[in-house]
Amino acid sequence: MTKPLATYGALIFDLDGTLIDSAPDIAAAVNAYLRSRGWPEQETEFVERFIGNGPRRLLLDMLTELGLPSDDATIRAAHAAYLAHYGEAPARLTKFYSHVREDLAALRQAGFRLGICTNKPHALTLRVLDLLGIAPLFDAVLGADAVPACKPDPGHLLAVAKRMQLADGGWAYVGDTGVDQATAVAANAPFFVVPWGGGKLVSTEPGQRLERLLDLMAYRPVQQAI
Ligand SMILES: O=C(O)COP(=O)(O)O
Ligand SMILES: [Mg+2]
Repeated sequence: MTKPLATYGALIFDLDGTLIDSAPDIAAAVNAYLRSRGWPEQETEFVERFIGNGPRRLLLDMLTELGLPSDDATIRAAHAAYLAHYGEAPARLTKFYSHVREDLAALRQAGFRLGICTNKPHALTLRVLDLLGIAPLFDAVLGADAVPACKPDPGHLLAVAKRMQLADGGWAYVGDTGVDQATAVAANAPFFVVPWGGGKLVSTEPGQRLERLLDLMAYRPVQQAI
């Protein structure tokens, strides 16, 4: 007997900028640190440009662009302060992008198995998913520090696929930045980009550009015999 095709489908998602607009909470934590140093606070839209490579790189890239100190000791202290501030309230201002919550539930309901591959720190990722009430939808979640090398290293994405026991060709990655795209290409996985977050800036084939997550319902991975 052959199961419905969607039963074979699995989708791995990036988190920040793809499922959730976490930029306001990330900017609040960044600004708490900037304030503590007496440095000027930044608009959320400015901070958002640096999201996608994890908080350490965000701080390094942002302080460098602002012409503020960005030596190793400063970044170490900034990172520790950022994690403490963010950990106090990691989902206070965070919102789902349009239709994300219901579309994830619909995909799951249709038989897709779901995972997350994010450069957000692992423990914070689990807390945010829990606070937003979507943790039970995912079979596997790996944050940046849960693997030896994070995105754009394809090993990060492949580790999620391995956790989910996915066969080659039976899954795709969905993200919002060039980092996500490069990771999928290096992992030899199909890639889809969302229209929000950093997604507007990523160039892809038209067929890889989603209007909403429900479009993934049409994604039919290679059928496997059982
Ligand atoms: O940069 C981050 O902190 C996380 O970003 P990601 O969820 O888009 O991988
Ligand atoms: Mg992202």
